[in-house]
Amino acid sequence: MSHSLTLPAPAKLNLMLHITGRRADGYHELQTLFQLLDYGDRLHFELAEDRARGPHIELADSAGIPGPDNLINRAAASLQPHARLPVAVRVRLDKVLPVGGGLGGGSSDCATTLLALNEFWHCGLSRSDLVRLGTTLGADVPLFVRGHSAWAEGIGERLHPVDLPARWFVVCQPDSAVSTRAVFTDPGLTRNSQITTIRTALEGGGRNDCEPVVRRRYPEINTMLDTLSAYGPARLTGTGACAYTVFEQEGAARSAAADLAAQYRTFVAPGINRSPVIDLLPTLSDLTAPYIS
Ligand SMILES: C[C@](O)(CO)[C@H](O)COP(=O)(O)OP(=O)(O)OC[C@H]1O[C@@H](n2ccc(N)nc2=O)[C@H](O)[C@@H]1O
Ligand SMILES: Nc1ncnc2c1ncn2[C@@H]1O[C@H](COP(=O)(O)OP(=O)(O)OP(=O)(O)O)[C@@H](O)[C@H]1O
Repeated sequence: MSHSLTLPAPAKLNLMLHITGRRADGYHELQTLFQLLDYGDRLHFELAEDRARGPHIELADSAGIPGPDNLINRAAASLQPHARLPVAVRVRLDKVLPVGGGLGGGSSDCATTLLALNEFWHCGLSRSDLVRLGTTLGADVPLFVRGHSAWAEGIGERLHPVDLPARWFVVCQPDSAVSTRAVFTDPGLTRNSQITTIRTALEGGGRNDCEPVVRRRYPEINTMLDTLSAYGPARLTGTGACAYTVFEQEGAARSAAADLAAQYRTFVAPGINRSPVIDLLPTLSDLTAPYIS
């Protein structure tokens, strides 16, 4: 039996994002439609018995994100008190998603780690327990722990799963990086959008309220959005920096991506409703069988 395996950490797009208020702690209330993509990071997990040191992880490749800040280490630290099987886990991150791209990469890495370690360490936490832990680590972690495309309210933690039509997305990444905090603290940000409905959002209504601020602060992203618009309706995801356009057919998406790749780092991915990591969870506890005495 192999004691290692690879799990996906998929990306998300925000198909619309309205900001409807601001909480006392400074976080913003929003309404957003999350689309999962069949594209993302990969986390390699390797198990080793190390009863002396107790349950812990060793993050071999942190993609330039310092150890203690890395959401993979933070996920492990939050699960350690619940661990019942003292297995050491070596983790290697194959970072595909741009950091700070608005694709939720850090949150997705965090969620995949929570889901995997809950099995490896026999923590026995329910999905709702993991969502609660995840909420304290990042705004998009609950989405990836639930693992389904969703309508979200609150700061992104009140989730309602939705089934979105099968479509293809072309995503472009500019050279600029966007600071999520800077966008949310910009005085010009719309913070009082009218409450909309899930139905309107599913019918394609809505916009990304962060877009005017990002267009003004980052001229390169303004130009990128205009360039993408030549292929279809273009939109920023999250607070950026990435933007995307959508196609019904794979061929049309690939042909647009071939053009855009001359100017921007570009990828094509189908939308998915269910995260691939969820279907792999039942197989994880098999991996720990050799360590149970
Ligand atoms: C805007 C979204 O991309 C929508 O998917 C996400 O909610 C942002 O998620 P994220 O990058 O994981 O953000 P976090 O690391 O949780 O927050 C970064 C900073 O953005 C601001 N922030 C974030 C989310 C939110 N709903 N309101 C906020 O005001 C806060 O200043 C926070 O300190
Ligand atoms: N494993 C990780 N991968 C990416 N970022 C991480 C990770 N661990 C910690 N971070 C930190 O999280 C922050 C956000 O990274 P991430 O790539 O998730 O942003 P994002 O794609 O803009 O996400 P969102 O759409 O949720 O705003 C960065 O400041 C980064 O330093």
